[in-house]
Amino acid sequence: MGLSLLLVGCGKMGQAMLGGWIDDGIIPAEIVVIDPNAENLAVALDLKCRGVEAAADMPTDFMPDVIVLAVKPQIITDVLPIFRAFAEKGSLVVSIAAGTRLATFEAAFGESAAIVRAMPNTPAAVHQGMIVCCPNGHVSSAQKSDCDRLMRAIGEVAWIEDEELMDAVTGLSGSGPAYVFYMIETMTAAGVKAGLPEGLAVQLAQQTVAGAGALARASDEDAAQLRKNVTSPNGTTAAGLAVLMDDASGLGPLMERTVAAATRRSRELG
Ligand SMILES: NC(=O)C1=CN([C@@H]2O[C@H](COP(=O)(O)OP(=O)(O)OC[C@H]3O[C@@H](n4cnc5c(N)ncnc54)[C@H](O)[C@@H]3O)[C@@H](O)[C@H]2O)C=CC1
Ligand SMILES: O=C(O)[C@@H]1CCC=N1
Repeated sequence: MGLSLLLVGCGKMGQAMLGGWIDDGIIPAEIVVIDPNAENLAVALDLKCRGVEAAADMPTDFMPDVIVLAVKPQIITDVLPIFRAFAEKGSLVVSIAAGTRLATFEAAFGESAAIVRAMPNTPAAVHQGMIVCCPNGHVSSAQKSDCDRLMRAIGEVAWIEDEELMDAVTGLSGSGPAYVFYMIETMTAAGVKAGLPEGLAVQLAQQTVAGAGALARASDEDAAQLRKNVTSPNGTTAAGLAVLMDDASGLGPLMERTVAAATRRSRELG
């Protein structure tokens, strides 16, 4: 695709994106990865990227089209000054840090820097990510298209203009895979408690979540109808759902509190 890319931070999310980009053969012309953690840097080197421990070790002639910032929000403001010269020369800066606002990057890189706040999730590693992008006013249409192609390589992409929504996006799809993994954990544990061998319970829980997700995506029917399709009158599902859909103690109020707590935390991180 002919893009040169600088990935700053190759931890859990950096690796998921890098794996997705490289697995699919959608390799930008050049990828340089910076990470001081030797173990995480080794992942980038294994994927045949150029990897360096610090920005000072970058190839001197390297000028990235896109810089993806994938370090923790708690340290992101410390690393920004190092990349200001790139932003001034026209690199697009894409930050995936939870909470950190466009204004923080504009303050560090200058008012005319082109910045996209993006919120991906870890299924990016298998090209099933959900990535929501929010640009500032200086992102050109060519840069938007570069960012879109990069993100489309690792999942589904939505663009929004209202930055206020990014906290709720983070609380839903950014953190969401963890909720689903926990659902798999709890379904497995419940299956074991109901008498299933653990290996079989894991297989049933994983494939049920994966299959239901795939059906929800492929079907013309909405999730509520798909749920009704499983539920025979007075059958087993109705008995289970009476617990799960309880107005007070069911999944509905629990999920509302879960997403609200994550959204609140995203705001705090900003
Ligand atoms: N883990 C996830 O599912 C998601 C994470 N994010 C965001 O991605 C960012 C990274 O999160 P994780 O990958 O989970 O954290 P992580 O802790 O796994 O990765 C952070 C990486 O940054 C590296 N690092 C630290 N200082 C650095 C520096 N000065 N220069 C370059 N690299 C440096 C660390 O060695 C580490 O490998 C965070 O801002 C988070 O909000 C966004 C969406 C989903
Ligand atoms: O937990 C976090 O703060 C990051 C952001 C979204 C997913 N992981």
